[in-house]
Amino acid sequence: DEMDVDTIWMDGEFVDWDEAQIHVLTHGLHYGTGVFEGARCYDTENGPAIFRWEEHLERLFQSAKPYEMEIDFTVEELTEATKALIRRQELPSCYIRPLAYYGYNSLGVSPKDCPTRVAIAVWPWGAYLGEEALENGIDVMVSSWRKHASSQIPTNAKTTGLYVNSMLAGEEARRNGYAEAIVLNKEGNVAEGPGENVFLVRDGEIYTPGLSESILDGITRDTVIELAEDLGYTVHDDVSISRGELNTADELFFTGSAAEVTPIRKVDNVVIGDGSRGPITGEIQQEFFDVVERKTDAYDEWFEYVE
Ligand SMILES: Cc1[nH+]cc(COP(=O)(O)O)c(CN[C@@H](CCC(=O)O)C(=O)O)c1O
Repeated sequence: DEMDVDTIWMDGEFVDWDEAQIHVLTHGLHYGTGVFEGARCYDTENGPAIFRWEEHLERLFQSAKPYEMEIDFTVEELTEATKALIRRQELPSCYIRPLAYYGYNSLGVSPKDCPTRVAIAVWPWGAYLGEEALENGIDVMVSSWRKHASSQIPTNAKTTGLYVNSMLAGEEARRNGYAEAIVLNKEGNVAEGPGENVFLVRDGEIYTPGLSESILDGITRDTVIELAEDLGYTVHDDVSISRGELNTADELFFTGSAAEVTPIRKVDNVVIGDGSRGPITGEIQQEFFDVVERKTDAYDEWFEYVE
């Protein structure tokens, strides 16, 4: 296949890419009843290593809980399967997509007698929003679609069905010539991107919406908070950010396993700062990449070496 990957792990078996099929009456396909993760394996100075794998797997199991979904594999089994999958593909770096979902038995909203199935796929994935986005930043628009409230669907459970909201917001942005959306919550404050958390810099201090703002508790968000504090910055990680604060920000950036640290240079064509990657954004981005490429020995506990 075009992604130069030939194997997927499904329910304990390594399956050829083209045989990795499921029944069309799979519960998760009809009702969005799946939970998933997105993690990166980096080609570090000491060989391929998965970044914060423990936290990603922990979140997968946490995400399954609201749906009473029983994942029948242990953390160790899923870790061994993932490492074996990466070794088989001989990929120095890759994106890792674990997925657990209600499978095929009967339909109806209740998944009562549907099996829980688990799959893990890996593939090469470069800069999520484009290579030059990391350096030059991107233009975003504030979506007309609001984020679902955490009282309506547990926004901290990385649920497949939630991503129709992400798709609606992201496609609206791209249809209008922007690279990505920023999504407000039902209170009209900043929540996050369709697939990213949002950070704001003002007067040398860093802000990011708190977990009660209907956002995903991002692992890269957590990483960036720790790196920024270790760099000596004050980080306010439990605030509400109003829509207007996006325009008066000195700097804005997205974080995510796929997005990594992506500067935002315009919001609805309002220039942020001087319209390029902000200086503090650049410093944090550089530190992030130094850490994930293991150009520093610090934070070694964040790495699960594949070999
Ligand atoms: C809604 C949302 N918010 C925040 C984040 C950042 O979370 P974290 O990766 O733990 O720092 C992600 C990850 N989005 C994943 C899926 C992207 C996709 O296109 O699919 C990702 O970055 O892998 C989200 O989907």
